[in-house]
This record gives sequence, C-alpha cells and structure tokens, in this order.
Amino acid sequence: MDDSVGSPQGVVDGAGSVDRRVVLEARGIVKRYKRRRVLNGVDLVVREGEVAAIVGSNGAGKSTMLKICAGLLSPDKGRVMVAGSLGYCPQNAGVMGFLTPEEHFSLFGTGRGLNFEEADRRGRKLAGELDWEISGKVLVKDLSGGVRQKLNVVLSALGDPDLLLLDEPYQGFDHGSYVDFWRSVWSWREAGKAVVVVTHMLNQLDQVDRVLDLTPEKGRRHQ
Ligand SMILES: Nc1ncnc2c1ncn2[C@@H]1O[C@H](COP(=O)(O)OP(=O)(O)OP(=O)(O)O)[C@@H](O)[C@H]1O
Repeated sequence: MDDSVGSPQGVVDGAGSVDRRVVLEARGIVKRYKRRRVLNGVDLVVREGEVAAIVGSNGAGKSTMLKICAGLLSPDKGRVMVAGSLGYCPQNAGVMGFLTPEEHFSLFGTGRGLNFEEADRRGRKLAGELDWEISGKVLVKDLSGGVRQKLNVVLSALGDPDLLLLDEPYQGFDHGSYVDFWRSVWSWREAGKAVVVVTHMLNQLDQVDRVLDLTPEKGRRHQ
C-alpha cells in the first residue's frame, strides 16, 4: 500500500528576500522507500544569510530530505541546486575513534583545502564557540557522546561552507552548549551563510527564517 503524504509540501521565497542569492534550491522532491512515499513534492529554497528549520514527526522524512539536499541520496523526482560549498553534519557522528580531534581537523581541513595550521586554528575556534576547550591528546573514542557530537558539528563547518546542513546536531549537548550552538548558527547567518537545521526543538522556530514542516497531515506551506 502506498501511504503517501497528501499534498505537495514545502517552503519557497517570501516577500523581501528575493535580492539575496539562492544557495539551496530543492524543487518537487519525491522519495519512496519501496512503495512507501516519504516525500511528496517537497520544495525548499534557502538564500544566503538565512536559517531554515526542517521539522516533523518521527519518520516524516527530515533526514531523508537533508541527505537529498547534501547529494547523498537521489530523489525519485525533483531537482536540487546548491550554489557554492556544502558542509553536512549527519545525525550519527561520522568520526573515527582511533584519531584525536586535532587529527580530524587535519584530515577534514586538508580535504577542504586548508593547511594544517589553518585547519587546527579553525577547528579550535569552532570548538571554543561550542564551549569545548581542546587540551591534551585524547582519542575520540574516549570523548563523551556530547563532545563527540560537537566534533561532528565542527567538522561540518571547518571548510567555511556556503551551505550548512545539520541533522539534529546538538544531541547530547548540555544546556549551555545548546545555547552556544544556536549562537553559532546566528553568527553563520550574520556571515551570510545559508543554514538548514533538522530539529525537534520547536522553541527556536520563531527565530528562524523558514520552517519546512514534513509532518504528513500538515503538508503545507508555513512561510
Ligand atoms: N534506507 C531506507 N530504507 C527503507 N526505509 C527507510 C530508509 N531510510 C529511512 N527509511 C524510512 O523512511 C522514513 C523517513 O525516515 P527519516 O529518517 O528521513 O525520518 P526522520 O523524519 O528524519 O525521522 P526521525 O525524526 O525519527 O529522525 C522512516 O519511516 C524510515 O523508517
């Protein structure tokens, strides 16, 4: 049985935003897993200096949508355009337990075209902004879950991407770090980045520029 989600979903441009450069444009995204349609014609347009939140019930397709935007999954229908560089923070930390955080900065930073010093400086700066002071040589497997997740966030932002795609990035953060995380998001927005955050924390939604609600029975535009 095809338990598809009713009408097309999505958020597109509102008034007053058209003078900014579009960084992410996803149009008409349809995705099925076998016969189950998870995304039914979803639109999402995010411009520079904007933060979009993707919300919805468990299983609504939030991570699927983000992976499609990141180019990690192909949609069955629709198209995605990304203008510029992209950083992706997966829900489950894609980090290596047998390396230190600094080694991650070198590995991911050089992959982004930074030299070792720049990668280290930028990694430590981003970590500091999340209330994480790096000291000593600690293997990632010996970090707490929350700190491992901070590393995950830092790595996604290390190359100073134009578009940041963050999938429930603050899991395991204590309250102060959670507040710091949103401060980082606002500073990325100030710097002209486009940011998309998958979130269950609805108390932040009045501070974001766009909300894409994938809850099946909603399936409608919010902004
Ligand atoms: N590779 C896959 N094969 C089959 N079904 C999948 C696959 N990946 C996800 N699904 C299903 O698609 C639906 C959407 O999954 P997705 O992870 O995108 O939801 P979500 O909104 O991010 O959920 P949550 O809030 O629980 O993280 C779920 O029912 C999930 O079980």
